[in-house]
Amino acid sequence: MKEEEINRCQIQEWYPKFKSVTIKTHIHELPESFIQYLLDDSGPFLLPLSISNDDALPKRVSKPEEEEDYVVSEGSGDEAVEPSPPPRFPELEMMIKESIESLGGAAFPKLNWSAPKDSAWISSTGNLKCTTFSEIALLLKSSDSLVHDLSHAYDLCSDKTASRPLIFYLALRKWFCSLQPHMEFRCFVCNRNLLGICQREVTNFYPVLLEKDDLKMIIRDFFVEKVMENFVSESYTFDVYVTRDGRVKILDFNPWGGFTLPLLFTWDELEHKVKEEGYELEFRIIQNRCGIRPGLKTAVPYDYLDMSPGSGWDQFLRKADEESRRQLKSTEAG
Ligand SMILES: Nc1ncnc2c1ncn2[C@@H]1O[C@H](COP(=O)(O)OP(=O)(O)OP(=O)(O)O)[C@@H](O)[C@H]1O
Repeated sequence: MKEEEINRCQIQEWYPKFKSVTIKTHIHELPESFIQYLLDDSGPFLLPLSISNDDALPKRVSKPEEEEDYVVSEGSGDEAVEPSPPPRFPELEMMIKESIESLGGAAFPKLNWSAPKDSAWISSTGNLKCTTFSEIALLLKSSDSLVHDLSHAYDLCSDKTASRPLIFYLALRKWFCSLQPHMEFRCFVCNRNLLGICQREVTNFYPVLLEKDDLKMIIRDFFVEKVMENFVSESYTFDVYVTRDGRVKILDFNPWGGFTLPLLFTWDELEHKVKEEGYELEFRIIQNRCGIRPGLKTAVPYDYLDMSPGSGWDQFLRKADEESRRQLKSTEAG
């Protein structure tokens, strides 16, 4: 795999060419200080101080030692160490605020290649819908999958020259509230031929897909008309969404092989397929409940999910139950 193939799959690279057939997106260059903030896990988990909280900031006009009531504490010295203040990115925050407003009030964030899918559980909505800079910072900072973009994107390249791109971007995509997971598909292109299409969400069986015979042709025609001539790589994958009225939207491009998941195919079978004479485009979906695949890593802490006896949840629920009975009794008595 070559660096240029990886680079073409960055959203800031492909978006301008496919603007008319994808979700409206605003792309912002990220300051290096913000990247360093994302990478730094040496101290406590700090969210950036928002510009809307500026009034709450203690205003320090002079160095502490210049202030009249400044006292040097005596002791071990440890207690005098001030915790580092939360970082601030006022210009970036302003840009993001304006972008979100012009995208209709909510956005889906991603970096050059990846979205912070693994941190969705931490948001109040349980998904990647963001309406403020703080929500975006929380998702990006909590994500392990973004470490791939930040430090490992070129790890499998035969011509690797760097561990990361010089510049990172934040793509804010208009929040697509009616997106139905069963209408997302991954398409596999090898030597400019569309070899296979499969369901993108493989942790579910969608009986409705068994009746949609036209999807294969709809996506194939879209590939021929809009993608084949416009995406420069010979081999790659792309994800699409098919709307209720049969329009196709590109969600993402990914490199062929490497870190890209082949979902219902295997890379071996796809590579064999291209060598077969007269191979046919294959459309694969999960045919029944037995075909469901295990979920991908979600990075939800185990404690958050574990409700088994002894996990702490049972004690918590028992206490909550006792407390509500106690309250009920005291209301009845009163
Ligand atoms: N604008 C949007 N609004 C709502 N949901 C979205 C939006 N864009 C993408 N999604 C959902 O988020 C999922 C992940 O998006 P995307 O493919 O851009 O992330 P990614 O990190 O590049 O994923 P992968 O690397 O696995 O392809 C999509 O499959 C889709 O379900």
